[in-house]
Amino acid sequence: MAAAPKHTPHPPIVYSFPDAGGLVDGLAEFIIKAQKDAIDKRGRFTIALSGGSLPKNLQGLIGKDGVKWDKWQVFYVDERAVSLDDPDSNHLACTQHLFSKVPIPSNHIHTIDVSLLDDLEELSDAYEKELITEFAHRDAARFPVFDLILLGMGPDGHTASLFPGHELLAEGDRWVAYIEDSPKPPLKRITFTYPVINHAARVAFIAAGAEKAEMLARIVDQPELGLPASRVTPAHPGQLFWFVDEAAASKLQYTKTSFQDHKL
Ligand SMILES: O=C1O[C@H](COP(=O)(O)O)[C@@H](O)[C@H](O)[C@H]1O
Repeated sequence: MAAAPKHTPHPPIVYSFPDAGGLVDGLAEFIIKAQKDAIDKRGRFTIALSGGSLPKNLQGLIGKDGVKWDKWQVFYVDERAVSLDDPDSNHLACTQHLFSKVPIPSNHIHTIDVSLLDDLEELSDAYEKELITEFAHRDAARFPVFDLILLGMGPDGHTASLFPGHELLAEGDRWVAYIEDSPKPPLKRITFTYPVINHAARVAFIAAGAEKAEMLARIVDQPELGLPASRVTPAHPGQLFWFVDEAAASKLQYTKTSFQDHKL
């Protein structure tokens, strides 16, 4: 059974931007603020990134003042069981769009152990251990508390590698799980589970483009449908944000908040 959040979640905050460029700039500002809060409190910034359309939306961070790259510890919310230079690798996408262009120490980017690609159980266990090394000796919590997790939303409502109707939606114990029958290629992947995602201090979805409009309305306006992205409900004091452009938000009823007027 999936572990239920201990406290009632805050309602999501939806930031809508006129276009993709505004979204990229707003997202960079938001990440830098989350980074500052985390470094002020604990001297480091733990962030988990998705693949898909997310990496290209991180380009607003390139050359930006105030980014303390040496304080970042980066994990992947999900990763495809492929080599790190495979076109399907989420790490490759993040490297091409961001990490190859900024001074982040390479040992602060936690990739999968590609020597274990033939055994998904070992691959996911090893990634879970990587998380334990980073978090368990510092935080007493049962699950890691990321400062920020960035997610995408697929056209079927999936997020990370948590797909509609899949048994992994009910995983409430493991930090990292594996899937061998992903409905979206490639078949084999590892993924953070809901307890990890829902323990983060901040979780932000990024969704842009008209092709996301219908599913975005279902996820945000009809959480009772229980689609995978709707199950992201960070427990108090965590907060869920959506960064969307007007095209993606065109069918959404939910109240939007102005990013500029809202105090982060
Ligand atoms: O397969 C994946 O898909 C989701 C959503 O991708 P998007 O291209 O529709 O944004 C992504 O968040 C996840 O990391 C990836 O492995």
